[in-house]
Amino acid sequence: MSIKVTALAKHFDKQKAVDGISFEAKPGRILGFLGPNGAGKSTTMRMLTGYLAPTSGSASLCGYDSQTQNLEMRKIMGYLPENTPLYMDMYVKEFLLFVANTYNLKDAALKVEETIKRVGLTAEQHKKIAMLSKGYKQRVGLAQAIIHNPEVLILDEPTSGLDPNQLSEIRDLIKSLGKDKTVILSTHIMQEVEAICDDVIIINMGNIVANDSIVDLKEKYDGIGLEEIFRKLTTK
Ligand SMILES: Nc1ncnc2c1ncn2[C@@H]1O[C@H](COP(=O)(O)OP(=O)(O)OP(=O)(O)O)[C@@H](O)[C@H]1O
Repeated sequence: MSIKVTALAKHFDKQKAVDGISFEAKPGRILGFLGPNGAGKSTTMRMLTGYLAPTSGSASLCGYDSQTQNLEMRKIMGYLPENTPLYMDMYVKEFLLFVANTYNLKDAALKVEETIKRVGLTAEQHKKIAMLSKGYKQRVGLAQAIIHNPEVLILDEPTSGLDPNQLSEIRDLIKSLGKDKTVILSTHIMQEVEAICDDVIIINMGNIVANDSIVDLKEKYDGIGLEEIFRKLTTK
């Protein structure tokens, strides 16, 4: 398994943001991570990537523990956080070269060029990041997540703020990345899950309430739409 999560929990004082969840994800499949606002999605992703220490439990990516083997793990993982931290004063190309160099990539300049093309930033590559529209900033975030060709991609709301054209391009990109990588992405857009995900996990108040392939989940609920299933499982 390239993502393995075991009894993972995060408590903020008395609040159980993530309440002991376990799940796995396989290469070549895209896993949609869904849940209402405040359900614990970003907190889970931050623990998966080692940016937040769990209260208990563990997470590993390709066998590397997110806490004890974090440096090794970061080499095989790409992460797009919810609010992508970008260096606004840097130029797109300069920033991506900086990221490529932090991974010690061979042919860094070439990797930057290829990645710029792949995420559709060619026309914007000479601009300062601060000057980019929200959608293009999001593309820079995706570019920094994939530049080192990671085996596992963790994307926190990768398409938020994109217009319909950009949405479709970025979904196609994620779909193609998912062919040989393990991808987990959080989103609030059900059509997105139906369009690009193979599997789905629904989390509610820190607990997993569904973990299935989309096909099987729909079958279990007599073919009703994902949105309705989501509402059934996350409202009382
Ligand atoms: N650093 C923190 N300190 C205290 N509480 C926190 C902290 N980070 C998250 N929480 C709380 O944990 C819960 C889960 O938050 P999280 O951001 O993981 O939800 P989410 O599912 O990603 O929500 P959204 O869909 O709105 O992005 C929320 O109630 C949030 O207020």
